[in-house]
Amino acid sequence: MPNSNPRQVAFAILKEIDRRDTYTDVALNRGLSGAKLARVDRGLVTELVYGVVRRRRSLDALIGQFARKPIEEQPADLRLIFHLGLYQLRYLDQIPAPAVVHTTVELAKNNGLRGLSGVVNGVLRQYMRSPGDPLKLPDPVAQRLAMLHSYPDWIVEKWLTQLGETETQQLCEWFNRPPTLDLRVNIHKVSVAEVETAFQEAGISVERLPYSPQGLRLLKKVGAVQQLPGFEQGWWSIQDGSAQLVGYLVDPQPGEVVIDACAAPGGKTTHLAELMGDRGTIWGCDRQHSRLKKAIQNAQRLDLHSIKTLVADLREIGDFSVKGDRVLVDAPCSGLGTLHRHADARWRQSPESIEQLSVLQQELLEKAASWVKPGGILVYSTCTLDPQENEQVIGRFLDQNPQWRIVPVRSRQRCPALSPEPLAPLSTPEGWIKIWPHRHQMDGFFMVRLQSSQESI
Ligand SMILES: C[S@@+](CC[C@H](N)C(=O)[O-])C[C@H]1O[C@@H](n2cnc3c(N)ncnc32)[C@H](O)[C@@H]1O
Repeated sequence: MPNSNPRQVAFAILKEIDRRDTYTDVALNRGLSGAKLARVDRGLVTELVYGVVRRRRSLDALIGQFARKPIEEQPADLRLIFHLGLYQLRYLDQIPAPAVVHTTVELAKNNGLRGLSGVVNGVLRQYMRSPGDPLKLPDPVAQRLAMLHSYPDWIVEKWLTQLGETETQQLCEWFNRPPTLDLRVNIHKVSVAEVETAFQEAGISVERLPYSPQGLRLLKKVGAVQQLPGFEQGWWSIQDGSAQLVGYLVDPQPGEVVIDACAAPGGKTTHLAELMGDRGTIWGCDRQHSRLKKAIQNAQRLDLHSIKTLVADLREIGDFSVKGDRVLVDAPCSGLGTLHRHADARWRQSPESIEQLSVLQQELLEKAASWVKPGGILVYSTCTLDPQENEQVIGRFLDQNPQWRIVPVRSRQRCPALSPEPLAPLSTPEGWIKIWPHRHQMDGFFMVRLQSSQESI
């Protein structure tokens, strides 16, 4: 029989994530589809699962402080039950504390831990009775911020080097907030004002994005995006404001040949086609066939016909059949700029995985550079904030390929049908764009435009 107790459903989902190392969003979708829950309870399950995964480090530290046995010696299920109880007490204010204690003790009893239900009761009550913030923090700044906001030390250390303490604290807080949802209006079909009006008529509040002339941000949570006005008609795509900026940096012109070397699922490929008025050719390449199929479906929904696709590992393609006026490498990366969207990403990456990714990124950039027409444009972008995947990849590429240079964003870049020019205020003195979420209220992104020193276009 489908489960109708939200805490039991959340517990089962967390168990699957814990035991099978399932991705959080996959386990959540599966768990919710097998349950029979009211809308409000589905919301609670989502909050509990994402929250517990995200705040694991802080929650473990609290268990370490209040339980008699160290965390490694606790039964795995007991640890999850502590997590659920402590998360509600610490981070949710809509559930009265006695109700949290009662439901968490019941959860222990109903899941084979009746003998330990007194321990659960004791730990939660100790937490409630402690004055001030019970979480004891270490002195060194990186460990302190990492434990308080629940990140691995190495990520916080990287941010501290780039930002200093105050901004690192702001960034840590930002990535623990629920993600925003942005739309990119398909200006090939409809105007931003028309979409804005359709949403307002449906009682859904939106606001314009400051840096993206095609962008609208939804101001409240909505249900299934497919039900929103204009989805079926291809009026818009879901794309964060910062990802939209990549299209403007490529700045494709009608009639050109553009190669999107890491294209799936086509968020930027379709944007390029929109900016070109669907005139010209866009090659969308990716090694993942299933993800590339989504790009084709998206292009069909958006009524874009200038996109061709190629399934291949970039590194194994000899020479591309055509050269591009512009080539985009939206590289696979650690995603450290989108940690708010992926609750488990902070635990899945490591200094070693970043090192491996930077080698791949370098290879992809080198290969894609050979597909650019003389004097053409090459854009490199990632949704990570790690210099090893960004600035250092570009630095090495320029060292090894002295004929290439960075082309800073001009204050008047050509963007047909669009004004004002969105990118100039975001450009750094080095010539690239690095979006810091806590400064710009968008996903973290890095993007840079390069040109070889031949006749420019
Ligand atoms: C950041 S995602 C691209 C997102 C896409 N540009 C968008 O906006 O929707 C990176 C993509 O690179 C692809 N990729 C990774 N390694 C590759 C390789 N060696 N050759 C081709 N594609 C690769 C992945 O399959 C993934 O779809």
